Amino acid sequence: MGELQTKERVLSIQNLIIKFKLRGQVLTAIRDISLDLYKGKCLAIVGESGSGKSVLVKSIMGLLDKNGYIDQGQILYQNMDLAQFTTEKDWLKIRGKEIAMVTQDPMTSLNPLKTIGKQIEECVVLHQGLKGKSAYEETLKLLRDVGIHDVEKRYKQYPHEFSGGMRQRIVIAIAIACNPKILICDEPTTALDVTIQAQILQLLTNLQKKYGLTTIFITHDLGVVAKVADCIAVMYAGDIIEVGKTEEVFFDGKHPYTWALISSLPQLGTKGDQLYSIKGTPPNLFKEVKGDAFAPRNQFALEIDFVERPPFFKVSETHYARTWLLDPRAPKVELPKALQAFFEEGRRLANEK
Ligand SMILES: Nc1ncnc2c1ncn2[C@@H]1O[C@H](COP(=O)(O)OP(=O)(O)OP(=O)(O)O)[C@@H](O)[C@H]1O
Repeated sequence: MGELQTKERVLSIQNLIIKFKLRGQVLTAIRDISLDLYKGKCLAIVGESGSGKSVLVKSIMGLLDKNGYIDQGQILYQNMDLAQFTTEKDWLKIRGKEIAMVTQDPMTSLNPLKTIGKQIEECVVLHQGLKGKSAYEETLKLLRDVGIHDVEKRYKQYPHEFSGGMRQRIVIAIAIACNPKILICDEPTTALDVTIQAQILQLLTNLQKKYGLTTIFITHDLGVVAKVADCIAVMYAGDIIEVGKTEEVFFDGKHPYTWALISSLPQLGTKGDQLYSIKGTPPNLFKEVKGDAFAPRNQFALEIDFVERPPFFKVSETHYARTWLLDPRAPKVELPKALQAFFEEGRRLANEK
């Protein structure tokens, strides 16, 4: 992908299909996804609940629920195909060490019976090979790096002595202590209040730069994405329907589902215009999805949308969207006014930069 292609590709997902067996039926949660991750960049995966964001990242870490399996495809990482891994022993070479994850609820990742200092230090010893005083010093440095003050005192405290935002900082410190190449953040700020959310996002951005981390940021909140991501992948019903640089998707989105997501941003709500709202529900993933999965909810749907899955149309070297509206034969559609104004304003600001 042009400019991005010159960057080093850290992980490459190819034609991935993931299924779950449930009560004698099969649900297809990921439907033939391909996606590349570039070194030092932050990729945000956005989409509504149930679109497959968590399943996708869990498959990269070997954390799929027991009834789930990779039906087809590859997850290429450092000359390995993670999709072929079958044993926990295989995954232990990757999980934490190469690819680490920060989730929504920090308490699930912390041991309530151990001081937070010890928990971070264990990772420093195991993954960085440090011992004694140098491991201790490195732990204090990590605590400072994630914005915790009074580190000698805090080292000796237990998780319950910290606020939700502080606990999330500690989980991030543990993740970084393992020196991972890729950090996956699965809705890391959803449970926090707005000011703390902003601080954690800022912290993640700073750490990404400082450690040259490659990050995947999962969220259903497109507003969060603009602040942290270099690239955005939009997911709908187990498929990626649009991918591009943040400003390309945000200010020049091409898929009607992307438009719907952007239209639901509070910034557009204040314009007092008739908003383009998404009616209906996503398709039943137990059944085969025909055509563009969004078609039944899409006011701009064409006949072909109900029949054939759209290919990825190229918008720019870095921007691709799966919508028949990009076919040269498709009719021109008029965007809702509020959305049009949002796009124009965004592009104007981007040009001024
Ligand atoms: N263990 C499981 N068994 C059966 N179906 C599952 C299982 N885990 C996930 N799914 C299904 O896979 C689909 C994708 O779920 P996933 O959790 O990845 O969505 P998501 O986009 O992360 O949503 P959210 O934002 O709510 O976390 C959903 O239809 C979900 O019901």
